[in-house]
Amino acid sequence: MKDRDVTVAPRGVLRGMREVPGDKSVSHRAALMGALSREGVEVEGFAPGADCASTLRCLEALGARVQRRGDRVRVARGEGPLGAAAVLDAGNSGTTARLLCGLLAGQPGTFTVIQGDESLSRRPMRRVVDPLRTLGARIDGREGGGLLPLSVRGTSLSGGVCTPGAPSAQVKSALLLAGLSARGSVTVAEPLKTRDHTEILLEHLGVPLRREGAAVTVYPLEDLPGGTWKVPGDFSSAAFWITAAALLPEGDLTLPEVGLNPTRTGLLSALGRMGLDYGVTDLALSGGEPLGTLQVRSSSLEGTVVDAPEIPALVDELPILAVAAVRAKGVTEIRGARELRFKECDRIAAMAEGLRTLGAEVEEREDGWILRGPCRLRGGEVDSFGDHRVAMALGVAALTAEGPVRIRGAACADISYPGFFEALSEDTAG
Ligand SMILES: O=C(O)C1=C[C@@H](OP(=O)(O)O)[C@@H](O)[C@H](O)C1
Ligand SMILES: C=C(OP(=O)(O)O)C(=O)O
Repeated sequence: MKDRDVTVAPRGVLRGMREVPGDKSVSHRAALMGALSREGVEVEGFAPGADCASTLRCLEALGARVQRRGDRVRVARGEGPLGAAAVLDAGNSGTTARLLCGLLAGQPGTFTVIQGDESLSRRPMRRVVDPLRTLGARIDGREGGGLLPLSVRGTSLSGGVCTPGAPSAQVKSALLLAGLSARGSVTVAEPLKTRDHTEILLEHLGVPLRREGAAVTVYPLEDLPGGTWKVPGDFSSAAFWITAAALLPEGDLTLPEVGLNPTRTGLLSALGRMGLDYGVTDLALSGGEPLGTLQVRSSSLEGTVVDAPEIPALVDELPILAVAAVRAKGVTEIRGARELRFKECDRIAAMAEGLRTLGAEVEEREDGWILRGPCRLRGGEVDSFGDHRVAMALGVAALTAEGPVRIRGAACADISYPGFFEALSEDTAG
């Protein structure tokens, strides 16, 4: 990806309609499930970003049949087993690396090496490797399997009960994918419920599953049934528009067909407490996933407290919530979010630095921030640290600033939302 800097000018008006790209988490899972299905999975609205392209490339390298026409993607295992040996490049995508680890651990006859870019090579893998090893997985790697590259020698896995110490949908999903090809059932009991797209899609495909609170059990299966559906718009991408419309004096934005899975919409709850003026219409289901039209209007926001139990449902929205917080009246405290230090960059440090450069009052804590507002933001130059969510959150902050803001390394928005910065300065009036 060629890097580029982007300058965002302030604006006061944000009206009309904005469609967001298909959900990244759902798209990864649809593709991975397709690779376990002879019949295949076909979706419309496949996420256009580089992360899901990494998943498709890895699956192709494994011998899965991948067909892509615009935003319509079909993945199938075909008649034979997955390829015997391959080097897989997960790029910048934690979801790709971790879910593939689980999927491949239980495929006897395969031997793969999973690698990634510089950022992904720093991110922790032990959280997925250790529980997979308890099922008999043969995974090795740098620092004893703690970091990429990892080697995965597919083998016959046993069933078991896994109790990850921290909530993570990636860990849970890796274990569930491994469980589909294990010799016995696999149960994952999480300390807090995380995004449940894997469970929903498996259920949608007719795969037997047991769910009890934050615990889920899958059973061995020869072949995954196929299916077709439309991927809802990505709530995590909509989050930038929701916040922008709320913060701008003349914000009134309609966002159609946005995924509204309650394990993802924690930002709406947090902003709702802060005074967000919004409504939801046209509720529907697609592929078992709830979606609807969001309407967001300019809002007077006040500070709030976000604590550990709320984090899983808004983990990727914390950078943009920090932007809302410095523009809100009063103090916002975000706690229990240390996990942000292990994303594409250290998001706690990156947002503290970016917002402070623009004049905000931000206190960095080990597990979050204390943010005081309302701060007037000034123009300036900030860094994305190569992290798509940081780049886009600072882009929204820039809309509300008193002068233009230059964002260094803004091309990383392409990881989840190609065209975001172009859209940010477009006139959506309609
Ligand atoms: O399962 C997923 O699709 C994801 C889970 C979350 O990560 P963790 O599992 O590390 O919490 C999230 O931050 C990531 O963007 C996508
Ligand atoms: C953390 C993210 O993704 P991943 O873990 O898949 O790299 C994200 O999209 O914010």
